[in-house]
Amino acid sequence: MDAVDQRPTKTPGASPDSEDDTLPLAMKLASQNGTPPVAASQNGSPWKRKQMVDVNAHGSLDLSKLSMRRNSSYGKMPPEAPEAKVLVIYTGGTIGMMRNEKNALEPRPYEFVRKIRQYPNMHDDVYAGKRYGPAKIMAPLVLPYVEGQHRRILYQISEYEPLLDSSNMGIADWVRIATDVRQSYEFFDGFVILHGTDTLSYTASALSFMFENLGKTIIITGSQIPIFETRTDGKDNFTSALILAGNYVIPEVCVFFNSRLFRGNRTVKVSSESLDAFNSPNAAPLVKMGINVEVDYRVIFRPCTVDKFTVHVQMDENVGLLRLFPSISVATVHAFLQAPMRGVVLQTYGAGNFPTNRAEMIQALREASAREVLIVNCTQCSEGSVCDLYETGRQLQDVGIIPGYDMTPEAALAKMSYVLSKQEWDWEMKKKMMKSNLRGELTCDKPPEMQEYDLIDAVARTLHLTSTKELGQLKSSLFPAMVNTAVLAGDLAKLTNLKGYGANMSAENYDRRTALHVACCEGNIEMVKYLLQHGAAVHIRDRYDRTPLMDAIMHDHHQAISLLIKCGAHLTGSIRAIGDGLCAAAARNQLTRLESYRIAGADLSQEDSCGRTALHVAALYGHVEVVQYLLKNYAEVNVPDYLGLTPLDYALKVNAVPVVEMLQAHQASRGDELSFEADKRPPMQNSFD
Ligand SMILES: NC(=O)C[C@H](N)C(=O)O
Repeated sequence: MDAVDQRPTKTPGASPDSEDDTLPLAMKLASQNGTPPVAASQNGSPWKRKQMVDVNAHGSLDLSKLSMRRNSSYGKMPPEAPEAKVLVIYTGGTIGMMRNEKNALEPRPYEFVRKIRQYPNMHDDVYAGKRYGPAKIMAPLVLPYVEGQHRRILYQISEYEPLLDSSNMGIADWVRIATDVRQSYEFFDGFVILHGTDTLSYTASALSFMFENLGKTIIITGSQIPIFETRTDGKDNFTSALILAGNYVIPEVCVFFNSRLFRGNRTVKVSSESLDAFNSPNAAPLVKMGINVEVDYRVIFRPCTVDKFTVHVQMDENVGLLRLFPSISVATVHAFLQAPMRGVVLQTYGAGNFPTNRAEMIQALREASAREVLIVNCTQCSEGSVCDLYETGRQLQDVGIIPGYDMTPEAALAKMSYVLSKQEWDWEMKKKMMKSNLRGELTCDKPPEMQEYDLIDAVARTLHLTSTKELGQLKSSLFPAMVNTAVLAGDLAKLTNLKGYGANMSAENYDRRTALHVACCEGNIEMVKYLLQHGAAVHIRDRYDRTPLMDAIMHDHHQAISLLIKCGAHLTGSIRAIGDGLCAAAARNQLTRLESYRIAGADLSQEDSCGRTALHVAALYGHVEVVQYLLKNYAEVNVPDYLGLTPLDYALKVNAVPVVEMLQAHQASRGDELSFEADKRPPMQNSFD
C-alpha cells in the first residue's frame, strides 16, 4: 500500500467521494486497507481471484501471518493466541465529542480513529506493526493484551457521516446501522455500536427486533464524558464492549454501561449526570464486569429456531407514546388516536390502571382498537409490570388494549413499529405477537422451574463446597461434561433433564468445545436439531478455532452441515486454508469431503497457498471422478496457479489421458455453452444475506 490515507474509514454511501458505494461495508473497510475480504462462502465473487494478499472469512486479515507474531509491548499473551474481529460502528454521541470555542460538546469528524490509534491502552502499535508491516496506518486497531481473556481483539471503526448527537437520530439511522451489520455479519465475530446516550435505549430496542435470529454479540455503548478527556467513562465502556463482543457469544443486542451489560430492550436512561446512566429495571444484567467477567448465561435470550440471521428494515413510523395524567382531556386522547396513527403505547398508572370512570375516554380507546389501532398498556412506573390486579386496569383488556407487562416504553414503541410493519402477519397475529416475548423484552409467564439447586447442592455437599464461587465453578464444570456425555450417548431424555436442571446448551468445556461441536462430530442429526432448537450457539470457536460447522465438515456429516447452514453458520478462518482443505481432499480422492465443503458454501475453485485449485490437484493425481465432480459443480477450469500452470497442463505432464480428454472436451464445449453455462451456474452467493 503506497498511498496512505489518514482519514478514518467511512461507510458506503456515507460521503459523496466514496469510491464504490455498492460494496458491502466489510469489503469497503478492508479495501481501504488494501486487502479486500472474501467470505469463504462467496461462490463466484468478483473478489475471489483478484486479491493476492491473503484474507480470511471474517475480514481483511491474514491469518497465515499469525506465525510471525511475537509478544508485543503489552505482550503477556501467548504469540499464538487466537484473534477475534470486531466491527465498531461509530454513529456519534458524547463519547467522541470535543469542546468547541463556546465550550459546548460537539462531534468532530475524523478525530476519533486518529486519536484512538495514539492511545497505547486502546491500540497496541507494536503488535499491529508486526502483524501488518510498516504501512499500518490504515490497518485495523488492536486492543492490547487483556489479562484472562482468550482472544486478541482486532477492531475496525466505521465512522458515520454526519456524526450525530443521538437526539437527532431516528428510524432511518436504525435502518442504516442494521443494514451495515447485515453486510458485514460474516466478516466479524462481534459488533460494537458507539452511540449517544440520549436515545440509545430506543436504538437498542429497535435493533433487537430488527435483527432476527441473531447469532453474534452486538453491543451498543457510549459515555457521559468524552473519551478524550482525562476523566472519562468512555474508555472503560468502549474497552469492555470490545472485550465482550470479541470473546463471548451473547446473541443479543446489548447495552454496556458502567461495568454492566444489559439486554438492550430492557434498558432505560435514568440519569443525565451520573456515569451510571442506564438501568434495566425488570431484568438482571447479562454480565457484570468487576475484577472478573461474570456472565450470567442463564439469562441470555437465545433464538431457538433453525433459521438464518436476517434483518427486518421496514419499521412503521406511525406509532406514538401517550402518557396519561389526571387532567388529560378526551379531545387529546381522541386526537392522538386518529390516522395515520397505527400503534400507541399507553402509559398508564401503577400496575396498568386507567381512569375507568371516564366513559368517553374508554369509548375513544374502544373505537380506535376496533379501527385496528394497536394499543399497548405499559406502566409509568420505572419498575414493575402491568397486570389485571385492579378493576381499573382489567377493563382496558376488555376494550382490546394489549397488556405490555413489564416492557419499557422504549421497547414497547420499537416493538410496535416492528410488529405493525410485518406484512405477513394479520391483525390477530400482530396482537398476539405484541403480547409475546419475542426478544426477551417482557416477562409474561413464570420462568420454567429449575431443579438446578437439587443437583448442584447434592454434589456440592458431597464435596464439602459451600461458597457461591465454588458452586459457580462446580456448575460450569459439571454441566458441560454431563451435557456432552448425553450428546455422545445420543440420550435426548437425559439432555432434556439436564436442561431442566438449568444446564446451558451453549456451555463450553475446558477446550471451549460445546455440545454442538460434539453432536456435529458424531453426526447425530437429532441431537444437532435439539441443540439448535434449544439455543445452542452456532458461532462458538473452540480452543483450536474450530466451529461446529468445521467439525461437521471434517466428519462429512452432510445433513448436519445443511442444518447448520440453515441456522446461519458460515465458514470461518483463512480462505487459503479452505483451499488447502479442498486440494487435500482432491489429492486423496475424497469426493465426500468435497461435497461437505460444497454444502457448507465453499467456492470449489478456491486456491490453496500455491494458487492451485482442487482441479489442479485432481488432474495431477489423475482422479477421474473428482475431476468429473468438480466440472459438474462449476469449478473453474482454466485458472493458472502461481507457476502459470492450468489443470490441463498438470494432466498433460503426468499423461493422465482420461483427465486430459475430459478437460479438453469441457473446454471445447464451453465455447458454445458459455451463455448457457452462465445461466446454469448457482446464483452468485452473497454471504451477507
Ligand atoms: N452522553 C451522550 O452521549 C449525550 C448526547 N447528547 C447524545 O445522546 O448524543
